[in-house]
Amino acid sequence: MYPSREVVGDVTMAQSIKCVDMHTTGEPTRIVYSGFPNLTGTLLEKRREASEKHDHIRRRLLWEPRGHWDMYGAVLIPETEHVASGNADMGVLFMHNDGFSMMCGHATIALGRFLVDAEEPVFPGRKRLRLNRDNSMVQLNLHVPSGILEITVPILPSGKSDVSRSVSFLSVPSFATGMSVPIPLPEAYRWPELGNRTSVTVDFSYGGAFYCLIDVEELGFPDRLVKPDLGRTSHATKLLKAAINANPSLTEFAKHPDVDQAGYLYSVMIVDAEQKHPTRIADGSFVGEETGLCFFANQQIDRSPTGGCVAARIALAYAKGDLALGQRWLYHSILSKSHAGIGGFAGSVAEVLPRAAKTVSPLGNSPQVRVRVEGQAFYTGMYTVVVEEADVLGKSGFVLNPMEGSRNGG
Ligand SMILES: O=C(O)[C@H]1NCC[C@@H]1O
Repeated sequence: MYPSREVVGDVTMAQSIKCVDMHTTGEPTRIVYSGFPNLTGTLLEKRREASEKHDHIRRRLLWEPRGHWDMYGAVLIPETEHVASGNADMGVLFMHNDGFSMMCGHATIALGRFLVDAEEPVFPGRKRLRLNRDNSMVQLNLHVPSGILEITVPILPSGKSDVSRSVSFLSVPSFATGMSVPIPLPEAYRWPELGNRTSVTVDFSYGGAFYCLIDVEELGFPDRLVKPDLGRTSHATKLLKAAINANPSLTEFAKHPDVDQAGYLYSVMIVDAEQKHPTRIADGSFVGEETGLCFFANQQIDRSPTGGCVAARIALAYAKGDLALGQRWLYHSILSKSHAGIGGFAGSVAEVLPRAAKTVSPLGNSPQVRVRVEGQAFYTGMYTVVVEEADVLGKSGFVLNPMEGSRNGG
């Protein structure tokens, strides 16, 4: 099955990295289950070590010629402090075009299926999987950099994951940090679609990572997200993110009360609350429906409705009083919207946490919620990474795209 030594040339197969590829509403997850260098310390320390010492491997795995600018990956970390204490069954580090992230919902949905299907050497914690025989669902806890996610995976009588039903996860405590916040835009940060305006109004919310949410018309696109111009919306959101990051009075909107490493703006999500679409994701009804276009990391575009941002948007809607405990909203990406609703994520408040004694955000000790996010993921391939010593481009990885020009991974 795997290429022979003769075929791949001077390659040490023993050092090769093994992956399974999946997608969640078109958003890829390259799941690395063996061959990544050993990492030490807590999961957050491992994340730092991966970023400081092994970033070239991230670029090799995700950038061209093996991936592309919008590729996403997850490295399984079977040993973490929460796995050791029994609070989690597996750990993971998430990778995107620009580094290692704190949270990823679409990858969590894919990992739920992958882990239930994986054999014990890949998933040593599988003997602790919790089965609910009444609804044929299995539960496991995943330790991600921003906390612990509780994943529920439907299974078949064979014990394998049931592709016909949605996977769901319970988010880390999620909360809004800013509502209707004016963002001043100095001249260097303005984009053409702003017209004469010198500021925009946005919301901020946390769902394992910090999101800035802006209405599509507020961004300057009156045609909404019907046929979005990806180049122009990317240009606008890049400048908006840069304006926020350059303004010291705005850093408080992306500050976590407990997790320092989460304290940065991960993404700008363009929200179109007007689009209504039929759904094929689930049988239940939805009280609200939105479409979004998510630019995250270095202007990477999420094909999926962005699970972490569903948690952030539900927390925001709950804080605004727009939805009640248990009510489900449906979230589309531009991909699910243009494919008759296939692949939309459902979100609902599963639990309202006791109010923290301390201030959690500029909004005060606003409500923190755990959000249930539902979606479906599919297998697309199995992949063994090999590298030939003589292959300079294949070793480093590179990107070639209209936004970045050509860049070598070094
Ligand atoms: O679903 C999510 O949460 C992720 N998808 C890519 C960007 C986010 O990390």
